[in-house]
Amino acid sequence: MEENRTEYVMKDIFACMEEGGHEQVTFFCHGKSGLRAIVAIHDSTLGPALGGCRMIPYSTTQEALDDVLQLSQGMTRKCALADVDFGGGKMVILPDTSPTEKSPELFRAVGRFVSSLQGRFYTGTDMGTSPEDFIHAAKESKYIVGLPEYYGGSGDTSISTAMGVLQGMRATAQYLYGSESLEGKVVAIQGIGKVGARLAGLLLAEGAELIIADVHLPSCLIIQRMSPESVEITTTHKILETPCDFLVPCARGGIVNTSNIHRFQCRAIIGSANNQLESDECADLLAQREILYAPDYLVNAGGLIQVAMEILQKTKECAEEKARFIYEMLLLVYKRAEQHQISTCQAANEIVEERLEKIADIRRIYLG
Ligand SMILES: NC(=O)c1ccc[n+]([C@@H]2O[C@H](COP(=O)([O-])OP(=O)(O)OC[C@H]3O[C@@H](n4cnc5c(N)ncnc54)[C@H](O)[C@@H]3O)[C@@H](O)[C@H]2O)c1
Repeated sequence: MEENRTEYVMKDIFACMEEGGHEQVTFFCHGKSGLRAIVAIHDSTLGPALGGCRMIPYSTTQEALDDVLQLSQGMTRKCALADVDFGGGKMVILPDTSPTEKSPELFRAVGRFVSSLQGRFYTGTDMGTSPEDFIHAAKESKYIVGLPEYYGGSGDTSISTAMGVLQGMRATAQYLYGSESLEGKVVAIQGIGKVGARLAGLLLAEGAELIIADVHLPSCLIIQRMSPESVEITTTHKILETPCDFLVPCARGGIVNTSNIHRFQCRAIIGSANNQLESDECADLLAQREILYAPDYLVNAGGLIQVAMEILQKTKECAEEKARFIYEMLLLVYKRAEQHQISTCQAANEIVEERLEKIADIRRIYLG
């Protein structure tokens, strides 16, 4: 397996970068701390790259590389659509099986390597890493974001991410039903983790009816205890096929694929998980089935907006104000898709390309 990994990286890395339009891919390895990591910078037209650091089990280096390339591209789109002047980047750590996993030294090494990119890349938490891990990284780097509030950072991004998804759901309700009220709407949430649990609480306060599923049943039971009459628990297999107004993916990506689309019974898909569609073809298939798809990288931009405002030293209120933008932008995407008879993904991607082109053009102005 080791040999295949090396062969893949040596043979195909430039082809992969060219295909996705990536600017830079950097591999880091530090024996004593056990760190093996990859940083991908997709596009820095708008500013320094910004993106979380993910630490999940990858079966091969290729899988980790594919993930970081795809996620960093998503970050470019996310920044462009959220109107923040940062580019797309991402970091993945390939967990070691040795006891060095998640040591303070591992994250100090992360900090050193991030510093070596000299401000081209800012990072913070993502799946498998916590704000506390980055306290160690921040000892070695000033390019770390999303630290705990008691450590001078803007804190947990899952709260603002959930708030952003809620804004998107209100916009979707407005578009589909002519009212942004979520009262009585049936919402199926896949994944009751940091974002899913926060969102469930917000939705219950809005009067929504919830159907929820998680591989970790106790997480669901906590939500059900909050409002037993409004929360039903289902299995992780059934959740995607549940008849509902909104299907809300808040677990992992790739959950919508060509072989399961025909089973969906929702009016719209709108959630926090990154890269929900397995391929671009899925966007067209969803449109054919009249299932409205809210592009994930717009809907889950609340956390990104929070850390972007943190870097720019703006207040939390400023970040919350800016996150309202998700509502307006999503309506714009829906209307553009309808007008041009294209998928919502294509409509969103076109807006991204237009913004990148306009800013790139402005930056050609000679400053003297
Ligand atoms: N936290 C943020 O600020 C943020 C921002 C943007 C995007 N996202 C994305 O949103 C998603 C959720 O993020 P999070 O921070 O809540 O992560 P998390 O790890 O806290 O929660 C994920 C939850 O999904 C559950 N899960 C995993 N596989 C499942 C399955 N097959 N069926 C049902 N449940 C399953 C896990 O048990 C866990 O409870 C991720 O895709 C993440 O990349 C998060």
